[in-house]
Amino acid sequence: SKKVYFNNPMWPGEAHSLKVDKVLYKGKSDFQEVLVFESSTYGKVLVLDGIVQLTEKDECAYQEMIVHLPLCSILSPKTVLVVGGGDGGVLREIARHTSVEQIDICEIDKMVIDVSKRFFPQLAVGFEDPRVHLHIGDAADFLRHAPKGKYDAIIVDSSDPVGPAQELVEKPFFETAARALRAGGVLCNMAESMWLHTHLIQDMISVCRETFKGSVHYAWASVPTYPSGVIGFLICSTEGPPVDFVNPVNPIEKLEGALKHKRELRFYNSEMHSAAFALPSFLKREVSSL
Ligand SMILES: NCCCN[C@H]1CC[C@H](NCCCN)CC1
Repeated sequence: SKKVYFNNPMWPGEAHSLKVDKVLYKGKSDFQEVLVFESSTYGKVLVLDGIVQLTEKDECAYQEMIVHLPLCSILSPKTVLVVGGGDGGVLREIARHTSVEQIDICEIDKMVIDVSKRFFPQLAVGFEDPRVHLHIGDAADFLRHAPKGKYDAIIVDSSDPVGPAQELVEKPFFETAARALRAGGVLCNMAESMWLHTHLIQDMISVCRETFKGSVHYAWASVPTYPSGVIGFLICSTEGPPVDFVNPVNPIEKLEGALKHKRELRFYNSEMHSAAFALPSFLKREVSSL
């Protein structure tokens, strides 16, 4: 019935619909239901447990921003960890950074990787980079065993905190991430919508301010196929010696210049980078310390 579409606890009372031309895949992994369909106006769409994860048309906004906001905030990142990211889009973006030498990725659901390789080759291309080391499993567990201070950057490309990604917004996870980052390292994680989740954003920022002694910044981007049409990012840095200059707001790495990648950037550039940190007044009022 119609009302079933308005019951998602993450955005009660609203629904977003895309015209389906053809269902391409339906499966159920140990963690979630996986659906791929051909939409009539946004290309192919990946859906997990009924929530749109990405569409071919607008995935560039999310994947480019969640990667280049952190990686352009520090000087020549070398070791990067991706939490989640099983569709490969984030790996594709990290590969643009020639300073990066090692990319670890920890994805809990192998079905997401297999489905992306089959239906989204322009995202799964990220897995072909020789610097990528794939781990299938629970990222919190992976991080607990990671050497202290191993990573320059950690990117948490997660689904919403209902289901397998629940623990990725809780304090113990942020603490293990902070321990695995080097001094002056940076974490970037998906931080929901300013229109829908200011309480969740407030909670995440409070936890991050206690856990990351460097800086904590909120940024956002337009993603038309996510509820409310925007998605946020939380960029946190550990305290580093002055030499490891971290500047999330005015990028110190100009990616466009370094761009020798065969596939052009479609969304990110340095103006969009800085603009992403400009916040509406209601958000600054509702979320203290922004
Ligand atoms: N590599 C793409 C992964 C996508 N991450 C998440 C997919 C679900 C999405 N819900 C949007 C909720 C908006 N409030 C957040 C990003």
